[in-house]
Amino acid sequence: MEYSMEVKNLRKNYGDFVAVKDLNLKIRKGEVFGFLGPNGAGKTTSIRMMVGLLKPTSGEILINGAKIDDVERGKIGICPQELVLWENLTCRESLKLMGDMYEVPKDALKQRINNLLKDLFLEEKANTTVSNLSGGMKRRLNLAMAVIHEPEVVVLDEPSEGLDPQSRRVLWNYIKSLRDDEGKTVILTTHLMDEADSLSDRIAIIDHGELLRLDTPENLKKEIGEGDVVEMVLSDPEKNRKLVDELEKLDEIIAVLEVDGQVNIRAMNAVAKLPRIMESVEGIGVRIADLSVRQNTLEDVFIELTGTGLRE
Ligand SMILES: Nc1ncnc2c1ncn2[C@@H]1O[C@H](COP(=O)(O)OP(=O)(O)OP(=O)(O)O)[C@@H](O)[C@H]1O
Repeated sequence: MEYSMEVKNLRKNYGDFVAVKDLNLKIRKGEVFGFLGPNGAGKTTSIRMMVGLLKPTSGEILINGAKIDDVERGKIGICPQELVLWENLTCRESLKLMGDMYEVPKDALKQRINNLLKDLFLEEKANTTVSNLSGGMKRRLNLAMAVIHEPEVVVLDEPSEGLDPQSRRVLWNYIKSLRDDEGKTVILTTHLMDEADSLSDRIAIIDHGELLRLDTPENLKKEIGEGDVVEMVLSDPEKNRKLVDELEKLDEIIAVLEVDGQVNIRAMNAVAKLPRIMESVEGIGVRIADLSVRQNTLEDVFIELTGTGLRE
């Protein structure tokens, strides 16, 4: 197996606070690798170290087997969370300036700029100054600038933050094409479950600076089991615990958890189990204030691992 990046015992301390705890990862060539975790989990700190922008307290990062400090900067393209744009330049001028900075040959640069403007739906805005772009357009331009020099590894920090659904779809398609058509390795951070699920070949779930799981989205979902999730809000949430205890006695229930003031029940074919669940609810003398049934998602994996939902 060829690895684009290897992270060995990576750690970052801020004083007494450990932001990243001994992270070990191997990122494969040509995969989309997602870092999933809530705000403050340590995603940005990790990837800033992985691209050489932040010095680790300890540990080692190898890119194509070479130490990060010895790697030519042009091999990596980073698209940070904050926009880094020149407000007075047009889209085309911004891309040209960035390409010149990376010394992309003139003819190749022209072609590359045209392709990027097309792929990221910025063609119509090619000659518009950055200050007159919408937020979504600025984000797409920010990404185009990060990949102008065709880096082998593309690192995106929360790429969908603040994007409308249309821009998000353009971005997702472009990320997939980076992998499928250009063979790039893409590393991205997100706190959006659907983004991690639909884009990533493998996902690292991190919280409080620690790697909790690393696997394909399919395996992560399988790990906690198949089935549906019934989400239930009781008229008296004080009784949540009692209901959990009652439901845990039932064979037909796979798992039951109290999460953020509601009770989450996982079962195969949950709708058929509802009458039995209702009996337990009535048995402890409460009513159901709200109820919904949905499919198992990555969010359930996260809840199962951390005992809490993703913090916004
Ligand atoms: N320069 C710093 N000094 C002290 N603490 C820091 C510093 N930078 C980050 N931290 C802390 O480290 C932890 C991880 O932050 P980080 O930005 O990596 O999280 P994140 O998972 O990327 O979250 P977000 O999605 O909000 O960007 C947070 O608790 C943060 O407050």
